[in-house]
Amino acid sequence: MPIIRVEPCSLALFGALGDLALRKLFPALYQLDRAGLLHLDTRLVALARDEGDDAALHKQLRASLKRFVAADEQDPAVIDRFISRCCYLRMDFRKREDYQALPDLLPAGIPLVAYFATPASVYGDICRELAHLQLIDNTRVVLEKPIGHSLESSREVNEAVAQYFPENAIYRIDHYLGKETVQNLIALRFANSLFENQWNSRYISHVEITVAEKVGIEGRWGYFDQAGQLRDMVQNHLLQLLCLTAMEPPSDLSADSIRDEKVKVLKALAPITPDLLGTHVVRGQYAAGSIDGQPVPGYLEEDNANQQSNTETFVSLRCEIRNWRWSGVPFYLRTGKRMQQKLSQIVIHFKESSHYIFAEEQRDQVSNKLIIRLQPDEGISLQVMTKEQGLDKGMHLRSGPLQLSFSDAFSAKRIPDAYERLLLEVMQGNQYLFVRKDEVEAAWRWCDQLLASWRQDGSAPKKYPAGSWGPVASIAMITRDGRSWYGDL
Ligand SMILES: NC(=O)C1=CN([C@@H]2O[C@H](COP(=O)(O)OP(=O)(O)OC[C@H]3O[C@@H](n4cnc5c(N)ncnc54)[C@H](OP(=O)(O)O)[C@@H]3O)[C@@H](O)[C@H]2O)C=CC1
Ligand SMILES: O=C1O[C@H](COP(=O)(O)O)[C@@H](O)[C@H](O)[C@H]1O
Repeated sequence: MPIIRVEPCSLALFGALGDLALRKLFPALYQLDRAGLLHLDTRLVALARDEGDDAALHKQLRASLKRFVAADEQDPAVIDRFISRCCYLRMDFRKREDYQALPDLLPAGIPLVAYFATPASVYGDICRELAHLQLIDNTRVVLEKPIGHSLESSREVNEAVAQYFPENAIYRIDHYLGKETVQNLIALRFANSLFENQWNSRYISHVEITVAEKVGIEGRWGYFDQAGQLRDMVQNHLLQLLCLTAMEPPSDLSADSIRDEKVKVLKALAPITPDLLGTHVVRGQYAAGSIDGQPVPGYLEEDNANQQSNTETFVSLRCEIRNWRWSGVPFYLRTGKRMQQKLSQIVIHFKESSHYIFAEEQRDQVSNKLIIRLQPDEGISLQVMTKEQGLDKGMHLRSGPLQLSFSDAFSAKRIPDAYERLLLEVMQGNQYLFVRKDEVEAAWRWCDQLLASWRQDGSAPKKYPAGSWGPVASIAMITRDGRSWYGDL
């Protein structure tokens, strides 16, 4: 039985028939229901532009849950209960008259969660109409990423919403913050003095953050070609991971204490100016190659592709944080589509001890690493040096893991999807896993100057074959510092 006290709420899901809602949000809500984390009085209103009614919605939801929930997690009784909570209202989010029937579907006296699974261009319209219906005071609004495509446009989106809702009612999603291991990073750092005492430039030589995807752009050329990997992944997910890794200990676990510390990291990130492009950044674009032995097309051969596109599908960066804790410690970030493996991990490389007493030829293997794996196989492992066993081995060292695999260690039945955690937190009114306006803006400010450097430089991204670890230049970037990307095969 859950130890969390669940309160009833109404959930209005704008864009309820879109990809995100059907693939992620409804399955996540179903899982919350299955776990006993949706109050019996919680109701869901699905809002979309298509003609339809409750029966058509229910049919659609059954099909989606069948497709997107693991077969052994499909419980017919829970599916029936979950579906009976959902009703449908057809509307164009820009048209005032289409909202008229909405209040009748929302019981008075319980909070409303309005989830915007729509393009950001309609967030302002929806807020205006909710205000017109006086559905403001007890409402939390959930904004999907991307919030704009630059500092200026993100401000426009934020201002459109802020006209009607205060910051403490706005929940900006970065789904990486809902991943179990990402939350564990906070526990790992601040509940273990072993790590917190060593978490600085005196003991850490460098940090790697890799978010590699096997998928390409999944039919989203129109969106992706305007965005590129820097806006799509670095501006949000990678910078959030960097912030949680690098931030100072917050004074408590409140949303604002954590967010205050994250903003300080973003503000301390050294800009990547045009003179650093050759050494601190690699932009790549995938060419045809193979993934899991199957041929896949290059980015420029994807459906609807513009053959002249110079949009990057890969970025690696050498970042520096200008503060007392991290001065002189590079943070190497990389992310790309169509890479060899789906792999998201943070690797903390500790420095060697000050006096070395073992065989000289083993010296370069001797360094401790803390590997925080987000996906696949969520877990944390600490690479330590031990003596090789056996009478014939002498004091021969070997590097091996001290492992904490979440699924083994806690016999967890399943690791919840990020959206389950995030939806639960919104329904409970907790903001600590959501991104504050000033964080979004600080991240855009940093990305905007890099985009400006790229524009000034004008060179094309480097090609890499699909199924590789990105352009060779990305390996060269880290090798120049006498290091290598951890775990590349
Ligand atoms: N899909 C994903 O995995 C992810 C999505 N996101 C974000 O989530 C949001 C939704 O994405 P996604 O589900 O992929 O997009 P989709 O285009 O699949 O869904 C958006 C839905 O909103 C509807 N819509 C748009 N404008 C209106 C309007 N004026 N009135 C009524 N309905 C409208 C669309 O209807 P119609 O089809 O008729 O235009 C569509 O059904 C976006 O902000 C996206 O950036 C973020 C991370 C991942
Ligand atoms: O936000 C996004 O994230 C996905 C990757 O998410 P993950 O949880 O599967 O790692 C990415 O594919 C998409 O392009 C981006 O918009």
